[in-house]
Amino acid sequence: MVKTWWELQILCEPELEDSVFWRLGSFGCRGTASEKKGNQILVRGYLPVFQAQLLDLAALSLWLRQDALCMEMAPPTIHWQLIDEQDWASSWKQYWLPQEIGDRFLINPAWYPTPENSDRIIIRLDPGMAFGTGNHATTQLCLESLEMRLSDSLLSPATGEQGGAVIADIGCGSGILSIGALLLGAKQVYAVDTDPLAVQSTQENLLLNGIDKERLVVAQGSVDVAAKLLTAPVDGIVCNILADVIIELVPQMSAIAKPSSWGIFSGILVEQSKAVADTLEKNGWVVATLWKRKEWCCLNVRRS
Ligand SMILES: C[S@@+](CC[C@H](N)C(=O)[O-])C[C@H]1O[C@@H](n2cnc3c(N)ncnc32)[C@H](O)[C@@H]1O
Repeated sequence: MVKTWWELQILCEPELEDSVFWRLGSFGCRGTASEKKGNQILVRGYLPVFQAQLLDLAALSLWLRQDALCMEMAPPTIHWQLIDEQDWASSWKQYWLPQEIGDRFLINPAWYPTPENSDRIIIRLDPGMAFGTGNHATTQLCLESLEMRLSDSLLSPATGEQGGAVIADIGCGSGILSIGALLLGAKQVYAVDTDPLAVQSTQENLLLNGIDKERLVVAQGSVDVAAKLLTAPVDGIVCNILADVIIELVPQMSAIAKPSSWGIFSGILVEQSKAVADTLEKNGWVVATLWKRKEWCCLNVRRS
C-alpha cells in the first residue's frame, strides 16, 4: 500500500467550491475535504505521489485559475506538499515498469534486468527524487523528437566519434534526454539543472548506462552556467521545463545556439504554445512542428 501522498490545498471563494471539487476529482484525487477559513473555503485533496509530477500539479494550478476567471471570481491560492514521507522514493518503484518510447527507446528501471534481445536503445534509469522516468508525456515527446533529429546520425553510439551533434539539455532532471541523445549518437551533451538532486541523478544515470563521462558535462544551474561551460555554440537544445520558464530563457538559449541549430521545447500546455512560439520567433527561431500528447505539447524549432 502506498503511504505517501500529495496534499493539495486550495483556498478559494465559496462560490468556487463545487468547481474545485470537480477539478480535483477529475485530476484523480482519492479524497477531498473542505473547511471554512474566514470568508473563504479551504479545499484539500489527496492523491498518491506516483500519480502526479510537479508539471501536472502546475497544470492543475493553471486550470483552477482558469476556472475562476471563467466564473469571474478571484483566482484561488494553491499549495501542495508531500505528507507522510515514509520512504516514498522506494514505494513508487513497484508502479514503474519498463516502457517503450517512440520507435527506438526502451526505458528500463535500474532494478529490472536489462533485456538481452531487444532491438531498442535501452536507457537504464534510477531517477531517485528527480523528474524524468519517461512516464510523462513531455519527456516522451522530447525523446521522440530527439529520435527524429538524430536519426540520420552515422555515429557509433558507443564512442560518439566522428563529429556528431553537441547538445545543451536545460533542466536535465534524471538525465533521461541527455542519455537518450548520447545513445542516439550525439557527440556531447552539456546538461544543467537548478536542482542539485537532478545533477546527482544525471551523474548516476550516466554511469548506469556506461557512457564515457567526458561526453556528458553536468552542472547545477541554468543556461548561464551552460554558456560558461561551452567552448562553442551548440547544434541543438532540448528543454523540458514549464512554458513560463522557457519564455524567460529563450534569449539566453538563443545566445548559445548556432545559426543552424535546432531546438526541442516541451513542458508546454497546449494553450500556452502560442506564447512560447511567439517568443521563439521573435528570437530568430522557426517553429517546424508542434506535437501534442494529452494536454501537453512539444515545439520542434530551428534557426531561420
Ligand atoms: C519537467 S523536468 C524535465 C526533466 C527531464 N529533462 C525530462 O524531460 O524528463 C524540469 C527540470 O527543470 C529543472 N528546472 C526548473 N527551472 C529551471 C531553470 N530555470 N533552469 C534549469 N533547470 C530548471 C527542474 O529542476 C526539473 O528537474
